[in-house]
Amino acid sequence: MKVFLTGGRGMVGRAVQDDPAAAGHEIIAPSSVELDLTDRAAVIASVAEAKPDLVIHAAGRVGGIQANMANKAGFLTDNMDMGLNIVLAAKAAGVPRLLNLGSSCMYPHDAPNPLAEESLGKGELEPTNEGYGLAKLAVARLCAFVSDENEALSYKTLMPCNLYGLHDKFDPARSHLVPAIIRKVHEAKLSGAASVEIWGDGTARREFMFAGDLADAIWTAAARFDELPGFMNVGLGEDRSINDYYAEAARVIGWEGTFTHDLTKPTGMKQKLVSVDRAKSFGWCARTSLADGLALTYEHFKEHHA
Ligand SMILES: NC(=O)c1ccc[n+]([C@@H]2O[C@H](COP(=O)([O-])OP(=O)(O)OC[C@H]3O[C@@H](n4cnc5c(N)ncnc54)[C@H](OP(=O)(O)O)[C@@H]3O)[C@@H](O)[C@H]2O)c1
Ligand SMILES: C[C@@H]1O[C@H](OP(=O)(O)OP(=O)(O)OC[C@H]2O[C@@H](n3cnc4c(=O)[nH]c(N)nc43)[C@H](O)[C@@H]2O)[C@@H](O)[C@H](O)[C@@H]1O
Repeated sequence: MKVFLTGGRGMVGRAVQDDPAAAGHEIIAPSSVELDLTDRAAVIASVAEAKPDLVIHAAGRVGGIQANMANKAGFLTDNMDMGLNIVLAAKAAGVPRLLNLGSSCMYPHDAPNPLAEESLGKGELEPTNEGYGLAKLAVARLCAFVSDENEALSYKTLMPCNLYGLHDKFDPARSHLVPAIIRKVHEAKLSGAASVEIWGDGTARREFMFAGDLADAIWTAAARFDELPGFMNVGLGEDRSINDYYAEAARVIGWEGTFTHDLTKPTGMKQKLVSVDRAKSFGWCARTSLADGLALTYEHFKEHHA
């Protein structure tokens, strides 16, 4: 199968290409330097030339709560532009299948947890990442509209929970929780610091899945595309408190200090656990434990970022 992959140099894009299932497929993965996805004409030309069997859209302007709060407009416009451009380019080229990546941030702020796909679009989004969430929701809806209006086109969306893994972003200005913890605890271990600061009181809950598991879900979806629901969450089915993530990372990294809590920091949604009922019915589940995922990510961090 010829696959056109966006975001190939990102955490998810790299995991997709490193997955054993990628072997045997022809993967065209232009970098953002080779193809700026916000340039509609360039995207249309590139997809028309490639004429792939499947587009996997794994590019995006992505960041943690602090990055999103700092530039809601940029997160909205960049993700909207990239998403609309790749979907419209695929449609123009008659690409039969497209797999779009949404996010658990698309769900309404007060939707009941676990977040079920039926809740999408039924309430206001979380203010801290509203720009990103609106763009994700709009592009996911566009995929559904294009599919409904064109029998030959099947464009579907996976909504992953929070992710971490190799090639994550360890820059504190952009980091999500897990890479931020790894950097802070690693630095405390090296410096001999007695404590590490947690944003908020640590009682918020999150579901962080290893990016390699999402890559497995993506290739499973690609192989059984016609059976795949139009919208499907991809997650672990369980969450943990922020405090627990810090404690587990300290154990994996081998640092025995204490934690302080900075209550002035933003904490976002109290909980963001996706329902995995549809994924289970589809026959997919995540396999990487937090301990194993953290160990793999920490080794990569030490090799490339420390
Ligand atoms: N990380 C999470 O927790 C999470 C959770 C749910 C869903 N997702 C979704 O999963 C996808 C991948 O996320 P990720 O964590 O892998 O993000 P990432 O590591 O930041 O990678 C994003 C990729 O998008 C590319 N990109 C950004 N702007 C571009 C542009 N204008 N033109 C072309 N390419 C551009 C980047 O290219 P460069 O490397 O060249 O900059 C990078 O390869 C995104 O759609 C994200 O919304 C992520
Ligand atoms: C999946 C992503 O979810 C994102 O929301 P969100 O889970 O709050 O993003 P994170 O930045 O991962 O924050 C998760 C939780 O960890 C807490 N936290 C504790 N210590 C830290 C720290 O040192 N750094 C960070 N970053 N968090 C920390 C943070 O307050 C929040 O409650 C959205 O903003 C994105 O758009 C994206 O969709």
